[in-house]
Amino acid sequence: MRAASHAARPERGDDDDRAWAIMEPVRRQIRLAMGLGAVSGLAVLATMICLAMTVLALRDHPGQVPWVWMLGALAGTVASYLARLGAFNQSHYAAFRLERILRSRLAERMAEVPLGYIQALGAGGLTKVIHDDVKALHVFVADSTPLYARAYVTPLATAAILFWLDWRLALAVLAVLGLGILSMRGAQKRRRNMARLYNEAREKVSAAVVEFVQAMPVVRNFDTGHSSFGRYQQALDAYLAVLARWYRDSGRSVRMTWAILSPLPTLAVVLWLGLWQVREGELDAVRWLAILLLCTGMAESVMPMMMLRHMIDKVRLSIARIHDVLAAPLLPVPAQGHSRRPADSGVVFDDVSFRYGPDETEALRHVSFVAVPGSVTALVGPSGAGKSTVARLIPRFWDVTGGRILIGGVDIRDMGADDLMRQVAFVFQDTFLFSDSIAENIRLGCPDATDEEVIAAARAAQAHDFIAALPQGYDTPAGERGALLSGGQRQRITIARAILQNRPVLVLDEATAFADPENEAALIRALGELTRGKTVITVTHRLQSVVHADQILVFDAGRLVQAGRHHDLLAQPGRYARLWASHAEAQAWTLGYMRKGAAE
Ligand SMILES: Nc1ncnc2c1ncn2[C@@H]1O[C@H](COP(=O)(O)OP(=O)(O)OP(=O)(O)O)[C@@H](O)[C@H]1O
Repeated sequence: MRAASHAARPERGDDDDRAWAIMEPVRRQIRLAMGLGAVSGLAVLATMICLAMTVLALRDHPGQVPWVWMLGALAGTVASYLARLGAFNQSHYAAFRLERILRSRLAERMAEVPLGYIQALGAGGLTKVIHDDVKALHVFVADSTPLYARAYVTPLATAAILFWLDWRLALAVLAVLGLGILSMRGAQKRRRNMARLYNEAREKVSAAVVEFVQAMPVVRNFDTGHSSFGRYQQALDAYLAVLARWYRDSGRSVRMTWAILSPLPTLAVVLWLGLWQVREGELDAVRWLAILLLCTGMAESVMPMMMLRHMIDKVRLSIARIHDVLAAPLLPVPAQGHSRRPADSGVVFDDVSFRYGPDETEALRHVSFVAVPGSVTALVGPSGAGKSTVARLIPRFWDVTGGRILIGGVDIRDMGADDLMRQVAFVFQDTFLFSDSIAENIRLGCPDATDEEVIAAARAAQAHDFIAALPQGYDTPAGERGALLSGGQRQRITIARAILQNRPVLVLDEATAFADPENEAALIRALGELTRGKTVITVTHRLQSVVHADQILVFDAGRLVQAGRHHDLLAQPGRYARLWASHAEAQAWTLGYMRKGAAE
């Protein structure tokens, strides 16, 4: 499945390239933030030097106030503060810009990738990328970029100055630092592995929470929530176990690193060695003081390196996921001005084969049929036969892997997305209502429709009465996916939408599947209105509804095994007759069961 690549873990080598590619729109600002961060670090060093020079001047010329060095120290402090402020300003501003740009790019990409890609990613996956991952990147850009300079420029410049002041003490400081870095490397190696386990455990908890909440109405009715709560509890326990292990395993080396890199060990070494050198007359006391001032900062400046690595580890998966979506293959569309218009509403499948992924078996094999304009074609067959796949190939959820699909004589791949959408309306089992008013939900795709037209469509879809009975009528917000409306009501709103769109080809996929008996009659009436005069391709499990179809296509394991009208097919031995036989058996069984229940 295409979406599988989405979850793939990136190789470490690709990370930096990907990160830079994603940050491209704000690269200049990030560089500026890093530059200002470096200036801030250097200004701190300059301040230290000015302080040491102040002491030197006071010692050599006790009667004079060393204004120049004192003012230098003051200027260094102010410059460091301002540069640091500027660095964070730039990085935060860059982070906000990047967040906005990435969200728009991701949304644009969503409009251009095959619908099947979005479907495979699911609403949860998409939300994670567009919201959570972009947010994680924001935090990274805002907080980490000024750290880069402090992590690299300050230690390098300090080392250079230390060598200039006294190479022996500089070597001693570097030795302590090297020890600290070695210990840090050990901690990091372990942390990378643990971070992966931690991320996996955390994602499992999130999935379990979503499942727990979404499945609540079902589980409360069937198992009082025990099994899905159990899964949630297990995920939580695993998460805690990972955290505990992480703390136990890496805690020791992290604490050791902190201890070595804290100013104390460096200070002790420089104090002891320096004292000895001063006594021997090999080191000037003021130089010693300057080294003492600088060396503590040296060890501390390595800390940002650790924080930086931690931040990079945290954001790596987010970057990979954003990158995958931005790099998802686009749905090929004809060049501007080359979109072809169909001659009529006939639909033709010409030797169509399709597989969901290169490693998957074919979901459709050499399927050919013709749906003449204005006819009703019903797709039937056992579960997994390929009916929904046929329906979803027409709006180009995916492109066929063999053969072609024509509407009005034109290959759908030669039609622009808008032209295709003008031809075909879809009503699927999974209805979606936007968090807008019901009227706007019906008007979707026909923004110029008048209120009267919206109401007429709703009436035809048997939806007017329940909408009018709502406190705010057509202005009622449809809410989060129309949570307050019943499945059948939501379905009728989407049917009203399709009626208003009045497109010549209609694809219905199990449109009545979730309707309760009371709603079903209304739904069937609504569908009757919708389908009048259209070329209809409908997927259904309800065999009664296909009796009057102009053509019934029977699918089995991806092949079209029979085609014809109800009575003709029923008269032949084959899949269709068997489907009806098992259907009749199931009905008899249900009736018998109900009678028995009633008698008891
Ligand atoms: N998104 C997908 N990715 C990979 N395989 C898929 C995907 N959707 C469907 N399939 C596979 O393709 C085959 C045909 O599925 P399809 O949903 O078209 O069958 P169907 O006849 O509509 O079944 P049902 O009546 O149960 O909905 C099945 O083997 C199914 O597992």
